[in-house]
Amino acid sequence: MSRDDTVAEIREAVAETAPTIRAGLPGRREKGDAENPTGDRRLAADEYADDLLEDCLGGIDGVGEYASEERAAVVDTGTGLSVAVDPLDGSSNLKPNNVMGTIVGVYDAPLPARGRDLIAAGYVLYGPLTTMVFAEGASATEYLIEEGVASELRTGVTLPEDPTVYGFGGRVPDWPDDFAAYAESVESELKLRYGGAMIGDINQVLTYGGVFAYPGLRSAPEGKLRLQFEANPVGYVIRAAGGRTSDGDGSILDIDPDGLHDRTPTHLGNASLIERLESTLD
Ligand SMILES: O=P(O)(O)OC[C@H]1O[C@](O)(COP(=O)(O)O)[C@@H](O)[C@@H]1O
Ligand SMILES: [Mg+2]
Ligand SMILES: [Mg+2]
Repeated sequence: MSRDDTVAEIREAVAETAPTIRAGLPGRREKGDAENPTGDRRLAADEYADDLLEDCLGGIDGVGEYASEERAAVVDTGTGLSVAVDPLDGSSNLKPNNVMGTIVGVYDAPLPARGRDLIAAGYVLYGPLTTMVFAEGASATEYLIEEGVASELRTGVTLPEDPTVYGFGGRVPDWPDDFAAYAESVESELKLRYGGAMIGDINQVLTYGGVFAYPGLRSAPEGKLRLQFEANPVGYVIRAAGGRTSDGDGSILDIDPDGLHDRTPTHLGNASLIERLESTLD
């Protein structure tokens, strides 16, 4: 099977699985005792979505590796592309019934890999509607998912030129002074939209233009978000939509990973706002 055919199968499989993930959420809203590899207490829903995605993505012929935020090691699934997944992004939003997502990165390299090795990436947003944004190369498309079938809503998705929203994670007293100074400059121009699920927040940035960040913190210099499963794939989508990514110094997509569950300071959005971030940070 060609690489493009495998990517198309992955995209279709993610769309097909999304309603099953969504339908399985009631009754799986409580935290269990087990922790995932980065120390978050896992919900039954995290495990449920991970198992479903391992079955459907790992089962595709051209997929050779499956990895997820929820499991310590890479699963060998044959020969071919590597798929890295955040099965449920923002799962702490399940209890208060707020938006969540599923993130998928398709790397043409063994995991852990650089963002530059991604050949496709996308996410599902479980909002009032179930939508998916999927990027391949330099082009991003938004789909509506109904009954497991994706229909195109918008092709050539690009960040609006005149940005209006921002959302920054972490407690304000835990922000380093240079990031706090950046936040102050952004706050005076843009409206705050922060919902506690990266995918919900990033989809607002993609729709209205702006900047999303989970910065390095005083207490956690690498921040919270995971490079393989969150920052790289979502950064790839933002890049395809004409935006930029930064870990504070340079593009997130250029980071050489040390481990599968590495974290990175994450800043994503309109190029002008990311350029300003890099010139404000020490
Ligand atoms: O609760 P906080 O500190 O605002 O963190 C929110 C961030 O954590 C995350 O929920 C982490 O995702 P998971 O639910 O996959 O662990 C991001 O989606 C979001 O940006
Ligand atoms: Mg997440
Ligand atoms: Mg998750």
